[in-house]
Amino acid sequence: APGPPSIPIIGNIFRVNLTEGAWKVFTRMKAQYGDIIFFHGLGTNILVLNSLKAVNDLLEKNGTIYSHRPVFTVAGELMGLDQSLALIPYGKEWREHRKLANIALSSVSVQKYRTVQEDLSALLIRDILINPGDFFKHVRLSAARVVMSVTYGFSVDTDDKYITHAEKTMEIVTTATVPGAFLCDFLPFMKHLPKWVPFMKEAAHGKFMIDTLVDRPFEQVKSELVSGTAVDSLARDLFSLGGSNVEFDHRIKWILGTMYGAGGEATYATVLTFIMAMALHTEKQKKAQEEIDLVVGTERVPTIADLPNLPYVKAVIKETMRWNPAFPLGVARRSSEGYVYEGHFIPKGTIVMPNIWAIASEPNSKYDPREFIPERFMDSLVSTIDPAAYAFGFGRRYCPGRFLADNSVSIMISTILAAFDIFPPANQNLKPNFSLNMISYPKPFDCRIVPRSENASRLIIQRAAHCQENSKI
Ligand code: HEM
Repeated sequence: APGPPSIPIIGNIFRVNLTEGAWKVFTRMKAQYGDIIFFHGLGTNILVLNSLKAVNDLLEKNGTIYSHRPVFTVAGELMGLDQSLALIPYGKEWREHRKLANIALSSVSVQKYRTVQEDLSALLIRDILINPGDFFKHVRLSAARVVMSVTYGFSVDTDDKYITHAEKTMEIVTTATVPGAFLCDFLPFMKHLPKWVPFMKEAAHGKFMIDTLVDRPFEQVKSELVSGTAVDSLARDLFSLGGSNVEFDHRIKWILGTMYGAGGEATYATVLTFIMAMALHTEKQKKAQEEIDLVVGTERVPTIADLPNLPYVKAVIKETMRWNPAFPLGVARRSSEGYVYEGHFIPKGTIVMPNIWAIASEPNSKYDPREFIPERFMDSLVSTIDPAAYAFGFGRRYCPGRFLADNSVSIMISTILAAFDIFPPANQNLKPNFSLNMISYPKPFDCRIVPRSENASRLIIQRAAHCQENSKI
């Protein structure tokens, strides 16, 4: 099978130098090994899929075999995350969760959250105006607020205490879900060791944090629903779908908790990537701003309804998701039975990783895949794969939050474009530098974010004041 040469027991997994992001290494290996690359070691088989065709052939067309997730001993079994829609084993319970999530997050259902998304974008630009140096924090908080408001219907004041807790929890979760992050994932018998072993303590702490993340807002929204004070939210929609029994409550509780965990980080990763791209490419930024000025004018900020009339801004958003996709290696799958693909045997239990980075970097005759060029999406002569085909995953487990996420990302980006000029820092070179986690976002960087004009500052303040009059915020 195609893959780097191997040594006994350790196999060939550890031949891969992962300091620059495994997805880049795998993409380079494509020239030598092709669209599918096998790795193995310590009893684990890993298959990397380097093209959209391979991904579609396996994950889409063979969904029955490839819709399972890897077993995460620490994050899943020990911390309890295997109850979440994202990690739950493929089967009956997953199907029940997924059905409810699809209803609550359908393209039609999410339209009712447009106002909340627009209002929170207005608060985001107000916060950036007041304290531009903290843009990182503002974007994170804003993405978290969108998911919190939409999921539970909480107002900003209430949700900040949840958000701080959730951020700490997500840090634990993202480190624990890198396959093999803890030795325990390779050596499952270790989970029976006594609790004083350090990682068991870590796992117990993780479990406590996750339980709190899932339980607290759920209890609050339940009591609001009982007292009749709950506003529009996924929680309200989900409760209206079923009777109240312990099993259904548990399911809803975990679906809601998963939304928060799955939704916030990828959204802010995308918006921060956009800010970095704009600081590096002020000429593209100008072009997008000119389009907004022409279509929306300068007397109001854009709304989600404006987006269909902003083709260049849409191309900037697509290019952001292509240039540095939030999940460069997707979310891994596990095969449930052996399968032969293009003459190669893929054993049962193989961890399958769709290399989204490779798909996004597919070269074509005209545009350098590593350059930020939104125009590639408006070119009728050379076709570029739309990130809609890969950024949100594939087949039966593709991202159920994509419609909500699309609206969040689009409105945050177009509102920022309308309000600010983003420049690189005054006296240093800005170099793109991204985290190597499952969700990839720019490491903290400096840039200058200044209001485009006096008029823009006035508009930002006015628009934010307007949404504070709205009782929801
Ligand atoms: C820009 C933002 C987002 C991106 C790029 C993104 C991307 C992804 C990707 C790549 C997957 C893995 C799919 C697969 O296995 O093929 C996924 C799964 C998932 N996403 Fe998103 N997502 C985003 C926002 C959201 C939001 C806002 C929510 C919820 C409100 C959400 C909820 C989920 C859930 C629950 C799963 C697990 C689905 C399953 O395993 O059946 N995501 N997402």
